[in-house]
Amino acid sequence: MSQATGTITPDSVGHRLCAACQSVGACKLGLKCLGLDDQGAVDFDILCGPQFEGGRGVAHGGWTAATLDEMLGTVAMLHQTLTVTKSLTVEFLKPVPIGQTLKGRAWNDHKQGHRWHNVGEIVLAATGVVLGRATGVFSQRNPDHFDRHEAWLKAELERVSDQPS
Ligand SMILES: CCCCC/C=C\C/C=C\C/C=C\C/C=C\CCCC(=O)SCCNC(=O)CCNC(=O)[C@H](O)C(C)(C)COP(=O)(O)OP(=O)(O)OC[C@H]1O[C@@H](n2cnc3c(N)ncnc32)[C@H](O)[C@@H]1OP(=O)(O)O
Repeated sequence: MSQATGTITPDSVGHRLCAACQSVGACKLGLKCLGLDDQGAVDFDILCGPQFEGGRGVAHGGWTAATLDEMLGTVAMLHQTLTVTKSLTVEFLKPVPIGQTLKGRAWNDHKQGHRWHNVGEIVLAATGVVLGRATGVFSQRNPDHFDRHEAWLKAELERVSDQPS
């Protein structure tokens, strides 16, 4: 699969920020990427803020899933490959406390053609207990991914608007 040439440079926060976070210059989920370790895994400092509180004192599951998605998605990026999530399986092992320092680690398990099979975990920093884990498949994306999406969406909406109501 073809890919845009050139080096993928992380933002000042250690990874590439998504579009919604670029204006604030920080990951709104509370992730800080520490980069690749000597085994090629990506390490993170994480803090789940009160805006993501679900049950009393603990994170909404959507925060945990989104955070693991971001962590696993960063693996290929730091290896100079842009991907999108094709599938993500999350295990919610223990409630994730709000406002406690967390650590994250994500890595590639294996590759299958243009698909990266990645794994990651969120742990309570104070004790190292694993709170959440995910496996996911990340497909290397073509340079025209978003153009293609816009063209597809336009055609899809036109197809419906052409139909008699
Ligand atoms: C929100 C997007 C954020 C993405 C990150 C990008 C930029 C941010 C910058 C920096 C951030 C850096 C690091 C952080 C990393 C990750 C953060 C989170 C990552 C995500 O959270 S990312 C959002 C969620 N994830 C999606 O949103 C994927 C939607 N899912 C698809 O896009 C396809 O499903 C795909 C590519 C997964 C298939 O993967 P595949 O391996 O099976 O590929 P294959 O080639 O076989 O295509 C099979 C069928 O998908 C069609 N297809 C492919 N590309 C298309 C396109 N652009 N437009 C329209 N159709 C498309 C083909 O035409 C074919 O359709 P058909 O079967 O009908 O022929």
